[in-house]
Amino acid sequence: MRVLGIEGTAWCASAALHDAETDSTLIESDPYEPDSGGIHPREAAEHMSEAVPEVVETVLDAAEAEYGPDAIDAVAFSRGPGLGPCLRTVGTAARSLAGALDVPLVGVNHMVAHLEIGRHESGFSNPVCLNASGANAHLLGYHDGRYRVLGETMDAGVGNAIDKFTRHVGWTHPGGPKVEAAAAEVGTDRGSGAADLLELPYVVKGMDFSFSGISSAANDAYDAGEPVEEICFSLQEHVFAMLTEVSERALSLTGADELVLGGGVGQNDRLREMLAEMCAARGAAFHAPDPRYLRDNAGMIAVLGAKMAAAGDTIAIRESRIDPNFRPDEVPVTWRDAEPSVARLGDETGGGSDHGRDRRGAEAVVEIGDAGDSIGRPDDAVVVHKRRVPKGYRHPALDRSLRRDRTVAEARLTSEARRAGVSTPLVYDVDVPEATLTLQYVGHRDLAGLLRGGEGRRSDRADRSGRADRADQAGRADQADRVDRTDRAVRAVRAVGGHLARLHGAGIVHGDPTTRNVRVGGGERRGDERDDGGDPRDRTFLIDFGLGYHTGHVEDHAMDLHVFEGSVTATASAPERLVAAFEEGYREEGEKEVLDRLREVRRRGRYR
Ligand SMILES: C[C@@H](O)[C@H](NC(=O)OP(=O)(O)OC[C@H]1O[C@@H](n2cnc3c(N)ncnc32)[C@H](O)[C@@H]1O)C(=O)O
Ligand SMILES: [Fe+2]
Repeated sequence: MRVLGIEGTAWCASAALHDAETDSTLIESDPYEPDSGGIHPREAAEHMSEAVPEVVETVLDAAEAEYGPDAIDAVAFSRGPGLGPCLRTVGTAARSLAGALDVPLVGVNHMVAHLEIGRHESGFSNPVCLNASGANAHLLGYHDGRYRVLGETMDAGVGNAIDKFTRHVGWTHPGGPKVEAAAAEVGTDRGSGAADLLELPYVVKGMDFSFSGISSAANDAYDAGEPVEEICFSLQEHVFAMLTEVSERALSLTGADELVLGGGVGQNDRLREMLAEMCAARGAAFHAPDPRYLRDNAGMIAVLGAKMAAAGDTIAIRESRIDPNFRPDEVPVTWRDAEPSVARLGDETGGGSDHGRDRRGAEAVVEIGDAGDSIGRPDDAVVVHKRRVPKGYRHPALDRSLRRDRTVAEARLTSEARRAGVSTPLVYDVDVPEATLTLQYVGHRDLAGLLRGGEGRRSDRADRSGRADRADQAGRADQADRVDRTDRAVRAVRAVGGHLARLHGAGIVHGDPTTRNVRVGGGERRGDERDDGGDPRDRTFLIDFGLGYHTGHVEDHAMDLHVFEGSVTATASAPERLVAAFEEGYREEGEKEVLDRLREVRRRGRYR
């Protein structure tokens, strides 16, 4: 199978020939380079109409010289997302070429192509994918026939966020490489002599993130006379730490142990260094494709086009309309069949019941305390020590302030939420310099484990603390788990809905309400806890308020719901019933306005 691919979503007019038998790819590109500022859509479209036919002709000539007149088996093109006028030029070129050669046409989603090229090159079976491109930024994972969006930018794409600053400074597109060069002058020695860091907004919500604040803050810093190199350095440190953090959270949520990078910003050495370091620290494999496959190029379109064509996934000319807002999760993944979800099954990921002494989450290590730890506390309390460990990938000043702020927020909000009637652990101790909390042990496993249906196992915590009756209880709870896990999951998500409604009623958002941060089952009710009259095995706790904050904004409340639903739909089988139960639980105690806003958040295309 030999496929001619055409790309031209925004700035890069490109054609490529991919030979699937030999896995070789020839790419011919002609970038649009504005004289000043960013991409001008009209100029970009003009560039495409001149350059696309030229690059196509070059590749076609080369193909026919090597393979003869039947060189091409299919023509693949970028259908979207991208700038409408540019896409139309590409679409027209692809249709007429497919017609002239009398071969099938393949419509490729540009974003899926950005991630599939990494999977293709690395040979990873089921990675989490970080797309760091100009107009987009998202985390994707394969689940149930689609690439699900695990997390994404709430406003600008990562490249655009950086380019917004470089435009302000008067540098031309693309700004990314210029920021990288300027930042390198400050140095990336993050050891004892780490370069100073300007404080900039750092916004992550679960696996979603926002760049609008940081672009403006960088512009303001420039206007205030801060040296441009220092701003570039600080901008990179913040933006890439955010991307690395959400990637780690996605690995943790799904239990995946492979990460691939895609998109033009992926050419940045500092981003690759951070991702590689994060993956190494958690024992995950990392792959960043060759730069010629990271920036926009037709090679990735031809490679995915060949996989799609081989699967019979071609389109009729009359159905080949371009789509400027084409989202990656709209694409039926025809070229990977009957594969397991990126969300791994079973206990080995730590998503099931607790069977080890230490559990490593995305940002903290949680150690279950010894019996001796209970001194000075109610004598039936089992405790956990939760320590936010330093992350070697991020700048030490940023690392310190994130760990400190989140520890303080978690201690405060966990208690405030509890007073608002939300089931949360008791906070026994806070050690801010060590970023460590001592908390009541709650629940029996996390909701992620319950949704995945991981085999329950006897908890060994009770054995260690010498309470055989607890171990028996835990064993029986596990058995009951197996009986009707789905019903339990439905009851649990409904309870989460109620918890979030009460939390929001108290003017607090959780900030990261993923299925990992819900603990279910086990634990007797204590005197000061809300008694909902139900079975203790159905008890549902919210934990990890480190990203929480006070807010009365409907939008912030709706984001909490969006994050929770995202974590359910990306990992559970048949998530519809769960989402419905969750919203029902919320509706009973919460504001209708928030649910209405949730629909809006879901509906609106969030890329600009
Ligand atoms: C829809 C499509 O047109 C769009 N493509 C796109 O934006 O081109 P891409 O090649 O994936 O990414 C370009 C971005 O990548 C940035 N970039 C390139 N080299 C960089 C570097 N060394 N450091 C940081 N950013 C870099 C550029 O500044 C620019 O913002 C997309 O994928 O979102
Ligand atoms: Fe791109």
